[in-house]
Amino acid sequence: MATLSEAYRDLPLSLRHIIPLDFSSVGSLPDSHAWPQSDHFSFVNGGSCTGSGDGAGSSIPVIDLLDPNAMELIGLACENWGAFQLRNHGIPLNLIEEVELEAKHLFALPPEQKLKALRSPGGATGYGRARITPFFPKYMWHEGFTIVGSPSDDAKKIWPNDSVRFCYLMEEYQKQMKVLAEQLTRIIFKFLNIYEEEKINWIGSANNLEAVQLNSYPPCPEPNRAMGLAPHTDTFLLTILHQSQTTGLQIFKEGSGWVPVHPDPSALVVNIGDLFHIISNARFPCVVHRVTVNRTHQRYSVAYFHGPPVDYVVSPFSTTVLDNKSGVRFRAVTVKEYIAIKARNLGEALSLIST
Ligand SMILES: C=C1C[C@]23C[C@@]1(O)CC[C@H]2[C@@]12CCC[C@@](C)(C(=O)O1)[C@H]2[C@@H]3C(=O)O
Ligand SMILES: O=C(O)CCC(=O)C(=O)O
Ligand SMILES: [Fe+2]
Repeated sequence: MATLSEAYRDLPLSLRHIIPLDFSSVGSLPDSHAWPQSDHFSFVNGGSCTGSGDGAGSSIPVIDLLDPNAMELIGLACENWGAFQLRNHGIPLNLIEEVELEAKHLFALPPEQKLKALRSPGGATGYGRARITPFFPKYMWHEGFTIVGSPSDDAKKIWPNDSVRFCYLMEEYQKQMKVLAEQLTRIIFKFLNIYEEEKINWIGSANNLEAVQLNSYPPCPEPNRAMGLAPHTDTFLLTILHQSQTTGLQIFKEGSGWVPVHPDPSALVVNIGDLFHIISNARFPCVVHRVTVNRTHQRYSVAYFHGPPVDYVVSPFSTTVLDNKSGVRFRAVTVKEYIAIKARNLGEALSLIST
């Protein structure tokens, strides 16, 4: 069974696209990080998803997982927004807080210590810039730490004698998030009337694709000219995100523009990734989102990505095709193949597998 790390091995990045800025040593915004004032959005999806407005007055639905109508509410949120905030999700709030604290400790370290765990050019894990970096003309005001399975190898490079707690918490977080992601996947499949055994038997498999991304957005001297995380869609099936109390996440909605996702300490943000967009035959939108930064507060987030095993073949399910008058919208691809297409083409990936 191929792994996520193997999927990225043939797609090496250059070191300048991996090594983050030393944010502690800059007093003003370097030109390398100063974004053009307009057109932030046109860098993705070939500029085809345009829109206006600042999303004032609208916000993604907040859903209680214990609500008797949770399936219907989640399904409708996926259709209308591709995202929602989830309350009563079952993940202990103290675990979330502890994971956020570990992220804060990690990113507060001096650069030379974080760089010991720098992601390698063909690697999937460790410290570095976001993978999407090479697709944009400017660098993002962001640093990340990616975990796939046990973070032990990377954590030991940073804390040779003191990585046990970090590893325990990250592994526990992944375990609990996997259960929630699988529960949400079953709920959404049910909403889409997908019951065929061979289509759903991967749910719960030990080989499912999963990763945790710790994100940090330091305070920025010129926030209006900088970009925390550039507009992108997440690649896998579902992303479950914890955001700290500092605002910044925005979702693009046709007709409304950029809609802020307000931090809610009791909720997790769930968003549809490209693979669910494909499986739903585009009934669920692929959610373009970005992160803005601010002058005074450091933002942290913890994203958990979940999807089928990398060898799994993804295609629009028959029930979703019947619901859609335009027929089958995407050809079948393995998850590994889609990851490679996305890594080479970013926002064009979906149109490259369109029928
Ligand atoms: C599992 C993964 C999804 C991700 C690529 C990665 O291998 C680990 C980091 C993830 C992340 C986080 C920031 C935004 C994003 C687009 C990126 O550049 O790295 C996502 C990737 C993704 O969804 O493709
Ligand atoms: O920091 C955030 O709110 C968003 C992070 C994100 O989009 C990602 O990790 O893919
Ligand atoms: Fe994302």
